[in-house]
Amino acid sequence: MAASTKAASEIMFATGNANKLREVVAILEAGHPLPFTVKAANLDLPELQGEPTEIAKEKCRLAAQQVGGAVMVEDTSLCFNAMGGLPGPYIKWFLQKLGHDGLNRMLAGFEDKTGYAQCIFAYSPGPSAEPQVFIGRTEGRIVQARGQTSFGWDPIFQPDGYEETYAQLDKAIKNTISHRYRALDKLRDYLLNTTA
Ligand SMILES: O=c1[nH]c(=O)c2ncn([C@@H]3O[C@H](COP(=O)(O)OP(=O)(O)OP(=O)(O)O)[C@@H](O)[C@H]3O)c2[nH]1
Ligand SMILES: [Mg+2]
Repeated sequence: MAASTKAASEIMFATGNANKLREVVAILEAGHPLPFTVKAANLDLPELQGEPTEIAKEKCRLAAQQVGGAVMVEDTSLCFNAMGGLPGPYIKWFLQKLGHDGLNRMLAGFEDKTGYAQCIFAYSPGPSAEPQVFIGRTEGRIVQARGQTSFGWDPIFQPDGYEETYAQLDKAIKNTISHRYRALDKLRDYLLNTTA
């Protein structure tokens, strides 16, 4: 078979979030390789308002233009079922303004404390291509904060099937059940199939 012309040898992962980068590197190192070298690009990209897939795609288009080559980005949502999926992609600002306790209080008037963490990776081979999106979701519930506070809302998200919050779980466990792991797994399959 002729060598693929689609394959880039390197993908830039564009994010301004060091914790995301650490998890992506750990997931890839734990036997989950991509057929590319992944390099970090510390870009703080503007984010559209709207549907999570559109936010991720637009972020990816902007990143591809800035990087001028193959790029991946991800956008993460924390969604409360009682609130129709909000705060969703706006969780960063809700967390910043309200903190863990405030996020719990948002659900005080609702019986239903369930929710899900969602990660959408968007990948583009270059500035002129339409980004592809890969969605990973982990179901769980919103609880009072427990565990280390080094990463965002990890202390208030307890995944289904576990007694611990994301923040209490060993990183190696989080990285096999997380929204991020599940989305990255789909991106990996796509890249393996399109560049083989
Ligand atoms: O406890 C957490 N566990 C996680 O697994 C996780 N993944 C993302 N986040 C936070 O959720 C918001 C998403 O916003 P977000 O996707 O726009 O990220 P960001 O702006 O920080 O980085 P980026 O957009 O440059 O990649 C930001 O506050 C992130 O810190 C997480 N918090
Ligand atoms: Mg962001």
